[in-house]
Amino acid sequence: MTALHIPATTTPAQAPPPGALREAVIPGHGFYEGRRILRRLPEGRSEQPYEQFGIAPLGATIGAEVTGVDLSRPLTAALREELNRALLEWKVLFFRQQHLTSQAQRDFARNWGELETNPLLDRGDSEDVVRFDKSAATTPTFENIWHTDVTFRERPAMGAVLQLREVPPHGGDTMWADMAAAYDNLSREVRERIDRATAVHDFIPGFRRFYGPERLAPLQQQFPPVEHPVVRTHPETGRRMLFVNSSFTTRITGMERAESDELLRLLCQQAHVPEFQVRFHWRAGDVAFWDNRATQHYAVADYGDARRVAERVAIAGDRPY
Ligand SMILES: O=C(O)CCC(=O)C(=O)O
Ligand SMILES: [Fe+2]
Repeated sequence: MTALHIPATTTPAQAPPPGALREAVIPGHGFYEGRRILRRLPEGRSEQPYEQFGIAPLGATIGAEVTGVDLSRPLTAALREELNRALLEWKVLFFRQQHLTSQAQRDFARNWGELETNPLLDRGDSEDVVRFDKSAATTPTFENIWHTDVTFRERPAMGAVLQLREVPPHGGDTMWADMAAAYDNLSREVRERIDRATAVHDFIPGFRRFYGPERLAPLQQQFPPVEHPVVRTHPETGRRMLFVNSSFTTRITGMERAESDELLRLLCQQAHVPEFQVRFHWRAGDVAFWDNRATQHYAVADYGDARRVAERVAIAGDRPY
């Protein structure tokens, strides 16, 4: 395995390549005081009560808790912009105690684009709200696997909004890993091998654990294996991100099977590095909003037979490049 070079401080956002959206460049912050609030929107730019508004980072490069925002109320353009900036910088945002209705959860997510419709409806799902209910024995739960959502699609989700409706008495955390940090810390030799490579993504290996062939067969026509770059460029920040995951990435294009397997193992292991991760302990009514272009996540299955109910909406994304 390659030696890791963990930076002591947050890596500043790189300048975007020509053609990237300029207004989306992340301005440096660097003025958070401890765990609470430091950034206030200018007076009069929103109806939300901004005295409480703040962004409290939870890790070096990934994860921040946003305070003082009521997601059930419509976002003003200024607040949407502020939250987008925070999302680009911290990759997953947490909002405590929101208790959103499904409709409010959809409405919040729609500030970032169309919602994805779910191709595999389970009991309790609506067309665009996926319900993960650990208590229902027939409902598969996507746990224990590091993944980026739906990379078997030509256009994987841009992001997702997840709310916990019911939490187990202990455990049930979710973890996210920063794929920009993971890329930055690869050796130059590995980066040279993957910088222009593409890889095949396929839903079968990831979903085979949860669904029988009778459910999967009809989807094979809708979602044939698709190729994505192994390293994608974030469309808003211009940063390079590692874009393979152990759930759906099956092969690096044009490589011998053994070489591809070995390289994919090394690349997928980057999500396991604690320095690239944040771990969130839920209370019922908490919401997470992640940038699916820049992260992987993992739901920790450490709560036995206890009930855990989560609902997710996903926002349609672009074709990775
Ligand atoms: O239940 C969780 O914590 C995460 C489940 C998941 O993978 C998702 O919502 O995409
Ligand atoms: Fe997921």
